[in-house]
Amino acid sequence: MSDAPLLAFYGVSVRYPRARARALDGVSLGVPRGRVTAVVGPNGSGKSSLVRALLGRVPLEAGDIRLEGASVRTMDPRALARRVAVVTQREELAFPLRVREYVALGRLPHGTRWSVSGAADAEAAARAMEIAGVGDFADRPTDELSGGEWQRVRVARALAQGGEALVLDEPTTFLDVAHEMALFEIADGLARDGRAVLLVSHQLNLVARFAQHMVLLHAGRVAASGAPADVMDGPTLERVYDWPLVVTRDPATAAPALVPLRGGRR
Ligand SMILES: Nc1ncnc2c1ncn2[C@@H]1O[C@H](COP(=O)(O)OP(=O)(O)OP(=O)(O)O)[C@@H](O)[C@H]1O
Repeated sequence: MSDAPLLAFYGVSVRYPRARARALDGVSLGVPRGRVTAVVGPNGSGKSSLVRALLGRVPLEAGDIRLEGASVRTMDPRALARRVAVVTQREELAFPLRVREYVALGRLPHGTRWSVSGAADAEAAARAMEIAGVGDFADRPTDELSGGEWQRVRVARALAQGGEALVLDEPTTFLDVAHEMALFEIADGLARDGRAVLLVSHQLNLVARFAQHMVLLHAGRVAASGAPADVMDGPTLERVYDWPLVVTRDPATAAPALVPLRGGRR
C-alpha cells in the first residue's frame, strides 16, 4: 500500500470574514489510502474548517488542497464528488425525502444527468444502506428520523457515493455506543479495503484504537501529529484541552486512553 497521500492539505490557512484570528493557520496533513487519519482537537480548533475548505465553502487565504497532486480548487465539483465523499457536521434538507431516495442521491455525481436510475446505482445504494444499518427505515421520511438515525442515513449516502476517499466530520454525534462502534468499524473496513479515510472526531479513545494517524489541532494549528501512541501524550493533551487528565491504557485493547480528571476550570 502506497504511503503517498491521496488527499493532502498543504499549509492551509483560512480566515472567516470579520473574524479576528485565522480559523486555520498553515495546516498541513496527508490522507493516504489504506488508513484512517483522524483530526482531533478542542471545540473551535479548526477541524470543520478543514472540511469546509475541502468543499470550497470557505476560501483559502494560503495553501492548497490536492487530490493526487491536482488542486481541488480547480476541479469540477462533480468530478471531486466521484472521488471524495463527505459527511459534513450538519445538514438540513429543504424538504424531506424517503431514506432510500436520499441515499440514492449519493449516486448523482456518477450519472450523466441529474438522474440515478441505473441498476449499478441501485445496487450501490442498497449495499450502502445495509452497511450503515439503515435498511429497516428505508421508506421513512428523513424529517421523522431521530438524530442518530439521520446521522447513519447521511453516512449511508456517502457510502453509496463511493470513491477513493471518505471524509467524516464528527459522524458519531448522536450515536449510541453500539452504533458508534459500528461506525468506527465501517471506517476501519474502508481503510482496510484501500480507501483513504479522514475522520474528524471528539472520541479520542476510539480514535486511538482505530486510527493509524492522528492530527491534533489547537487554535488553527497542528499541535501534534503522528501515531496514536505519540499524540495521546498526557501533558500535550492537558495543555491543548486545558483540563487535567491522565493517559492510561485501555485494559481491553491496550490502546492509549484518556481519563479526564475532576477539578479543571469552571
Ligand atoms: N462562518 C464563520 N464565521 C466566523 N467564524 C467562524 C465561522 N465558522 C467557524 N468560525 C470560527 O472558526 C474557528 C474554527 O471553527 P471550526 O468550526 O473549524 O472548529 P471545530 O474544531 O470544528 O469545532 P467543533 O469541535 O466545535 O465542531 C472557531 O473559532 C469558529 O468560531
